[in-house]
Amino acid sequence: MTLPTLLRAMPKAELHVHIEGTLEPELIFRLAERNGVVLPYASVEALRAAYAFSDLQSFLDIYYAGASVLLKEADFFEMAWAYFERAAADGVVHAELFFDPQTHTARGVAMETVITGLHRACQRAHAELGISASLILCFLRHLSEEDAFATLEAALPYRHLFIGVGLDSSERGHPPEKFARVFARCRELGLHLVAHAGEEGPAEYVETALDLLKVERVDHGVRSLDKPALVARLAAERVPLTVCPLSNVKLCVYSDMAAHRLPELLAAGVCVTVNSDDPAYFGGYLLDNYRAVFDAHPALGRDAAYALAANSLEASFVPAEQKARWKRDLDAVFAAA
Ligand SMILES: Nc1ncnc2[nH]cnc12
Ligand SMILES: [Zn+2]
Repeated sequence: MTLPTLLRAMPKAELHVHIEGTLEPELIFRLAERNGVVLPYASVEALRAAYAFSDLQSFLDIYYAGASVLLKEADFFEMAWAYFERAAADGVVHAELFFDPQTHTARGVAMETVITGLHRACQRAHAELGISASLILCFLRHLSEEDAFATLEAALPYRHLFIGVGLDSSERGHPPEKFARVFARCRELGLHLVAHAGEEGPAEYVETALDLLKVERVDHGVRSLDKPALVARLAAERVPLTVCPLSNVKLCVYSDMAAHRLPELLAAGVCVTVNSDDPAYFGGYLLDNYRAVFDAHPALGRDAAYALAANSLEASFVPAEQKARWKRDLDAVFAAA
């Protein structure tokens, strides 16, 4: 089996994908028309042409504008279902989807509409595609602690429909400690905890996400490389990093894929995983991310492919027995390859 074929065939989990970041321009235009939303772009082509980002904020401005077409439960369902069909084609067996409720509730969309639409797509993905899927509610860090608490309160009637909380949006100037009390409450509620840290922000944000928010995984975390002692800690404590290679290049964290430092993290023994972040905006879904990394780093071979897939299964929030089953499937694929 060639390496590109192996990358597709190996069972993998996707642990860092913002479902609003899977909205393709064609679907944005279709939903805009259906819902009577006026977009500041004349066509699909004009919108796509605007996808040239200089940093995280320049992307977020367009990402939130795109999400404004989502109004009805069916819109959330369609968006997530389209993602699952692509994920299945990429060999994804498990996905943990981030969603940003504040982006929607601020426009008058009910929490119930958002969560039930996404949940129905998760159920159908399991039934028809064999993908297990769960939801992680993200707080927008550019908004206040008070807003995050109100969002948590509004989501509690649907507590059984999401497994954890995360922290995303503009990183610089919004350190993890701003949300320490919200995360402490979520911890009491038994929710899994993750946070974006060390994407654009400093390595110290990774440390405070671990020490103050008590997150179980760090989203991105690539700036940890600025602090060798932190990389050693991540490896020793087996804290997973959900790295998003195409995102990092599109948002100018690295100048190109050859400059991406994922191989160093892997070599240091960190539990690195590969993810797509916002695939409709960054030029590729999960398999595109794997292939881009392996194309740009020819020193990475089958061992690295195995490690990345195994890490993604290990880092997922599923019961140990399920992880063990997928690990056996992974071993079988490599034995036959
Ligand atoms: N890469 C990213 N970083 C922070 N917030 C996000 N929201 C969607 N994608 C994001
Ligand atoms: Zn992200």
